[in-house]
Amino acid sequence: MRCAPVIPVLVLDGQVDPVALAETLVEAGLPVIEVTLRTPSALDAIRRMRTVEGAIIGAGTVLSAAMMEQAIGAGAQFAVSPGLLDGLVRMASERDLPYLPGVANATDLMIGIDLGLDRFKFFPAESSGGIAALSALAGPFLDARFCPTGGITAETASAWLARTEVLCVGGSWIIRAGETDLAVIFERARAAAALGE
Ligand SMILES: O=C(O)C(=O)C[C@H](O)[C@H](O)COP(=O)(O)O
Repeated sequence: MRCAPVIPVLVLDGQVDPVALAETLVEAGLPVIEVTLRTPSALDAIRRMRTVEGAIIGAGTVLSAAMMEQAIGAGAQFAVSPGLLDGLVRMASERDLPYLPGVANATDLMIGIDLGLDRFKFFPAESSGGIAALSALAGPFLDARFCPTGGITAETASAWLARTEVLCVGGSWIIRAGETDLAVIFERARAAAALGE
């Protein structure tokens, strides 16, 4: 969560070579990459992206133990889920897999903290009340730190990153659906990386 200010969230549908894409993102200063397990090519993309020097490749949309097992098998270095299941938290811990489960309210956070966590995804960030909701939520939980994702854009990311409880943000705005132009992706990624400077 401290390696880069923005984690690009990818939904890969075979439109772009995953190795070239990961190289582009690393070069632009966004080495931490989340490949959502929402498309048939996602696991293969994780496997291939792992060959890119400097990249830290994770699996997103991990909804079950079977998906976490597949992500580990493909070489994922971290996992992200939209919500929090205690079985997945325990499995990630047993397998030494850095894991960011999603929380959206105080009950989710209390369950996660009870399981020993202090790092969370805040999801869906904008529609759960945005920055006002997260800062209210962070009040009672002094040690909790967050990666908000869901609805964050190039325009709104810096306001989230200015919050002390926010270590990084995630989002799909860096690579839009069906986009193939790596030069455009590079410029967007470089602008996102600069938010951490
Ligand atoms: O499913 C997961 O594990 C996720 O990580 C969800 C993604 O973070 C969001 O879907 C990204 O939201 P947008 O940036 O609004 O497209």
